[in-house]
Amino acid sequence: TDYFSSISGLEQLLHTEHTLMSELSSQLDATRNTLKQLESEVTAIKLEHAMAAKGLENYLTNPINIYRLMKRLHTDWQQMERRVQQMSTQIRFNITQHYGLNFPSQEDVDGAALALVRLQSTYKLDVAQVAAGILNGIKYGTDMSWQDCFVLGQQLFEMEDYNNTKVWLRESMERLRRHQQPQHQDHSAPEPTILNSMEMVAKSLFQMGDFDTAYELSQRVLELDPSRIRNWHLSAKAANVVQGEIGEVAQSRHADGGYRLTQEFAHYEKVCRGEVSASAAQQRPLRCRYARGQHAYRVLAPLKLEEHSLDPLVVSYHDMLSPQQIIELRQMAVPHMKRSTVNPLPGRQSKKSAFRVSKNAWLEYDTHPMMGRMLRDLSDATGLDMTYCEQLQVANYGVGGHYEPHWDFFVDSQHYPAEEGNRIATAIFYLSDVEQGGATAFPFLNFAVRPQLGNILFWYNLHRSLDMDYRTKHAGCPVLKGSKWIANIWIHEATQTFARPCDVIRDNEVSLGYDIIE
Ligand SMILES: O=C(O)CCC(=O)C(=O)O
Ligand SMILES: [Fe+2]
Repeated sequence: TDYFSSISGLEQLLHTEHTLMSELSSQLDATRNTLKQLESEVTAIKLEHAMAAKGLENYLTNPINIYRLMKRLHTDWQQMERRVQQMSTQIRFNITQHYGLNFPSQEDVDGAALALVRLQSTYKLDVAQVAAGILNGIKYGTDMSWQDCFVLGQQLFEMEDYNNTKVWLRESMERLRRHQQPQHQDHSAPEPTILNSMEMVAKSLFQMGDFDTAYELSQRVLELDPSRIRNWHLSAKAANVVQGEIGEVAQSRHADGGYRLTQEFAHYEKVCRGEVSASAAQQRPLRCRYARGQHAYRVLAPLKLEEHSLDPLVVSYHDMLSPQQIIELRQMAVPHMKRSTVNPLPGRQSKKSAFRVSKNAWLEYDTHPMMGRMLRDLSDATGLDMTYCEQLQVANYGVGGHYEPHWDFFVDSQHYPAEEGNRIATAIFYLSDVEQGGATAFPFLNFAVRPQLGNILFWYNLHRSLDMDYRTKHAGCPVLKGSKWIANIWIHEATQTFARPCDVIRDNEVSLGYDIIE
């Protein structure tokens, strides 16, 4: 059920682990008690034997001692045997059958690995730092163990992401090396299963021609268990490496990820990192100002308007929702949250995609009076008519969650009812702050807006001529630390004739050319 795509499901997983832990602990406690009893009985018998050793004859001529020896061997040891047997049946620990708990699927684990790798590449994070629980210089959590790093590397290998495989395996080996140094207490030999995996991965790397990493890995295996040298005569098959095959495999992973290799995508990532400054020439300097809106009471409570771009118009309205309202809204959405999908071609099923990792729920405006108020406030601020707007979409991005660059208008008119028209404008209500990452980025306009609880981000997707404005391509940057909540309202073009009349001339030429990916 896509636990990795948002935070709400993760709480269930924490609960799962909590249950497992207390179950195993109580089982261990019970066994520990039996063990302790058995141990004290053995100690008592040892004491008897020590006494006997001091003077055998003396000991064995005592009728009590003789009786007890007899009794021990005739009944006590048999009981002992039964108790030990019982102990092994006493421990009942079957994680999947008994407790009806939720577990992540392979897809979840893959999703979490992808998220980590996405963050690392978008925000140019140093692997060693990530493994140490440090994000952009801030230490948040526990270190990853060398095994954690290894399993992640192995998984990336299975997902055919070879560049990242290499960095994570190397980090794992580095951590293992440090782990083995004398000042470390824990020198217990690793499980044979992990040594087997290490050997397997090393062999695959060797076959693929990554000799350095393969060598490094096999050296570590041999340090941990020198007897494994027997596994290391090369099979004839391994020696016959066909280099051509590797290229194919490495490319196949980009079959549907071609966009991520473009200049445009690299630029988008820069915008997410805040490495570009807004460039687009504006007709006048941008301002933060008070605005009246459409309603008389705004004379007393003016809107706090922040301009991000004048053409196309992108603005923020500050402090439009109270924290209390936001909590309610989020709570209403939670029971309905499902993994987000991307718009399918007409007539096709919508599908999940690595392109958009979040969960969302659609809410009717009459669910709660507050939602009607949101619509009225939005209409009041923008002057637009809300007759044809879509239901409220509440979305939550977990760590690593994102929405790659896209347009909100539909390129294909089959996607919207003709009488409603296309999505003329988008309003995003930010329902949370985000500690790091998670900005709404406009790569062609060279800026990104940081989520700020209670603010609305608003822009026009269409020109006044109702042609598509390709400059409005935007994205939700990956969340690096925190959880991002938004509510979207998409407003359609019909009924806006008077609110946003056409210009005398067609105004769409400026945006042509932005629809081609470079
Ligand atoms: O998450 C964001 O900041 C952008 C969301 C978005 O573009 C969308 O839901 O269409
Ligand atoms: Fe969007």
